Amino acid sequence: MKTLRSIEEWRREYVRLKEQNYHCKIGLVPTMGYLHEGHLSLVKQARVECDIVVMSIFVNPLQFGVNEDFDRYPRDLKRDQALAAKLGVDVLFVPELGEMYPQEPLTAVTVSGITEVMCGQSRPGHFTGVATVVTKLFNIIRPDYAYFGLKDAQQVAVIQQMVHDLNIPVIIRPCPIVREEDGLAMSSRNVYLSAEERQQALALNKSLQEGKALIKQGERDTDKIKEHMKAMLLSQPLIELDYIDIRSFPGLKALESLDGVKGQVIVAVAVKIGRTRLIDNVIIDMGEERVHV
Ligand SMILES: Nc1ncnc2c1ncn2[C@@H]1O[C@H](COP(=O)(O)OP(=O)(O)OP(=O)(O)O)[C@@H](O)[C@H]1O
Ligand SMILES: CC(C)(CO)[C@@H](O)C(=O)[O-]
Ligand code: BAL
Repeated sequence: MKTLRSIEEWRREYVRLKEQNYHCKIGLVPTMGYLHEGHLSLVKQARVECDIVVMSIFVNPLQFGVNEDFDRYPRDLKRDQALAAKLGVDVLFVPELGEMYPQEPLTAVTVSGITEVMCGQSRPGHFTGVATVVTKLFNIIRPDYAYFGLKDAQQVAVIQQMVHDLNIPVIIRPCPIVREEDGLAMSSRNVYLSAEERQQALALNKSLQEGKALIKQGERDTDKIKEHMKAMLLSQPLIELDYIDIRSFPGLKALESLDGVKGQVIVAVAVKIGRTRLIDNVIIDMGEERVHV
């Protein structure tokens, strides 16, 4: 596995790869590092359908609010290199801040509407930061495929919309959420949790399972479903609720009732536990009564 630090090094590698095999398929797995099984599942999916797998590691300041955890976000390049190499990543692209942003950018990519709800409401500017850096990564790496986890389902919706609206020539592959054995969605931020916080964090998935069960039993009033979920979450004293939301997916339209809804619906939660913000969701296919977790 090669670790490349500069855009120029990747450009040379790209030319070399295309000279060897013009038709080689390049897959990109964008991450902020501190890898876990969730990230690795994206690499496994990329390995299946791409000749070359590039993983980027870049903690993007543009997507963090002023009071968020940019400075303390976990970083461990040596550990990430070992994990990525073991899994068969071909190129680890790890640009420094100055490589991605030699000066303050005057250009940003903003997707409207679907970025103004859920995490977009709690983290103003977050999705513009994400869309801008992902556009830069697409322009730098020029992947045929890019892999994103559905733990960040709103991010998937935003990127798919952006790729569609701007005719970006890349195929987006959304990948299922990977969970710990006890149901907690894997996240780099789980390392922030104390043992007690970690235990109470199980309420996220439990509340989503409760919401899903109510829908399967025929409950169609989204306020009632949210009330049940809220009670479960707030039974944990360390949990502070950010939001519980039930919307169409990927359009993220508000739904008061699920009556007559045929497409996919997302049930999403965001909480703070101590200083740590965690998100999780479940996507339910109402048409076929298929449930993706
Ligand atoms: N548990 C998971 N299952 C599947 N994909 C995941 C999981 N966790 C993260 N990913 C995906 O990995 C990619 C990189 O995410 P990122 O590096 O931000 O990791 P993270 O664990 O989500 O970190 P954070 O704690 O910041 O949310 C994203 O597409 C994200 O959705
Ligand atoms: C897609 C991403 C790498 C952009 O910084 C980030 O938002 C993430 O890790 O999900
Ligand atoms: N995985 C989403 C990146 C963020 O929380 O900033």
